[in-house]
Amino acid sequence: MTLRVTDLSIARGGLPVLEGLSFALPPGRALILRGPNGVGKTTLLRTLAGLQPPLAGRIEGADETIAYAAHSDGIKAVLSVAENLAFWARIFGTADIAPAIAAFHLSDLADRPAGALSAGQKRRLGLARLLVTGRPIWALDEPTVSLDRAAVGWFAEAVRAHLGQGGAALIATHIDLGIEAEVLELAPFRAKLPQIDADEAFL
Ligand SMILES: Nc1ncnc2c1ncn2[C@@H]1O[C@H](COP(=O)(O)OP(=O)(O)OP(=O)(O)O)[C@@H](O)[C@H]1O
Repeated sequence: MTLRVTDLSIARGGLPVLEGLSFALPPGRALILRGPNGVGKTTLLRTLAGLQPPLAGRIEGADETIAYAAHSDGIKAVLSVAENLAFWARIFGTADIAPAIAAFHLSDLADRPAGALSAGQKRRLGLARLLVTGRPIWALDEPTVSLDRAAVGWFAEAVRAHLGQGGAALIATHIDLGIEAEVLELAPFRAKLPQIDADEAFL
């Protein structure tokens, strides 16, 4: 299913952030979100993931299709790596956690409590979670933060495999992942702040 966004306007903290944004993300494709700090990449991903409503516009193809990986990975600290993945597999109704463990080289860490992982290891677990969701559209916010070079490669490989199986990915990142993808520059869609009349400003 194609994710289709039409004339979308979104806000954060009560202030408009982006407006007039339209794009389509068909199966098998990746879209890289670019733009300066604060432009609204996270806000857009949160909106598509259903965590906040848009101000205006239409989002189609996002109902129960999106797996969102944010800065905080929602990892349960007292559960082991394998137990975390099994937990999410149950939530999403999928069965096999082995491909997720293999893709992010987590087998040596499988029995370790997630709370005792390093930042990069936690991030690998958070990304492995994507595989057990079984959801077709991955919405990823700075997915490579804390990853070493090898892990960035494993991540890029997992995205390529996902696209090859008809999945899609929307990725906010400042680095070049070496994935064939279109780039959506968000700066031109920055919301214009309401103009204050010069006379009013001094009243
Ligand atoms: N929790 C919050 N409450 C209020 N405003 C926020 C909050 N988080 C972000 N903002 C504001 O919303 C706007 C968009 O932020 P957002 O996090 O979406 O940007 P971003 O493009 O993801 O930035 P970055 O590249 O730094 O991650 C910014 O002006 C930011 O200051």
